[in-house]
Amino acid sequence: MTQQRTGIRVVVLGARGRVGSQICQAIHAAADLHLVEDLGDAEVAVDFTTPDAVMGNLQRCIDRGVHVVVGTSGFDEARLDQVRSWLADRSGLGVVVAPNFAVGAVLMTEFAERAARYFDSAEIVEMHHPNKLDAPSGTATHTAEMIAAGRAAAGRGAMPDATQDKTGPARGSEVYGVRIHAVRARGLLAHQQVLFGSAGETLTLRHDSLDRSSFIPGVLLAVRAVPDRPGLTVGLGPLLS
Ligand SMILES: NC(=O)C1=CN([C@@H]2O[C@H](COP(=O)(O)OP(=O)(O)OC[C@H]3O[C@@H](n4cnc5c(N)ncnc54)[C@H](OP(=O)(O)O)[C@@H]3O)[C@@H](O)[C@H]2O)C=CC1
Ligand SMILES: O=C(O)C1=N[C@H](C(=O)O)C[C@H](O)C1
Repeated sequence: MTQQRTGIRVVVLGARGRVGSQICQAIHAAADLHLVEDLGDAEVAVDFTTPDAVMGNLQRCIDRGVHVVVGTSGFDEARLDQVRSWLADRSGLGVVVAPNFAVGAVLMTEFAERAARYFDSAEIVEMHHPNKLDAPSGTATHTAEMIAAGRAAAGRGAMPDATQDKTGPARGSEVYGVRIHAVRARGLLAHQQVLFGSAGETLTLRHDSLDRSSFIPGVLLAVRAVPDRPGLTVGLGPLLS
């Protein structure tokens, strides 16, 4: 008689990718998770594909009643609203979309929100491997949103900047009122610096993912949590606390 493995049945979309392949190994090694190859057999899907592919994958998963953990970048408010609307008549179904599953990156973003309240200036430099398809990174975009929230909570207005032509590429792109500069270079993996400044002082927050293993514990945490979290959860923060 063949023995059936028990545990949460998980399919990985993007299983041959840089991150997806490591997630498959981790799921295979976890006693309480069971890696399956077909979406039809899955309770939870993990998506690490591409910004172009992810929305179609999400819709397919939700249609089939499969919970989803999404690491793929390229999410903005319009995309998140679309996911909320797909979930509206699917009570009990959960989706976690996290711009970064590394615990240090989550903390960096939370610290940035706090620091933003106290400094006149804030700029983000994100640095990634040159195979990355999107810029700026999902992490940088989310950090900019958190910085904007911190500044708004403290009643801070526009940042000081005398540059006459702010539309030129040299000042980076403006996201939620915060400048993001994207670096792509061989040898890098995923790194971010957030620079804060006020009269006479600066504060720099820096996070480095030196290996893709940094993302795996966060992904597994979300896989285990998502069946009990109906609706859309954005970011890993709510799961850590
Ligand atoms: N949230 C987080 O913590 C992290 C997020 N990311 C994000 O995850 C995503 C993947 O990154 P990475 O692993 O480096 O990228 P890769 O390019 O290495 O992997 C993407 C994989 O997706 C596959 N794919 C493409 N389209 C589809 C589709 N329609 N259905 C199923 N699979 C598909 C590709 O297959 P094929 O090669 O055959 O085309 C490829 O194997 C990116 O958006 C990245 O920014 C990355 C690291 C951490
Ligand atoms: O493409 C990557 O590699 C990464 N993508 C995510 C992002 O866009 O922020 C997370 C991490 O930076 C690695």
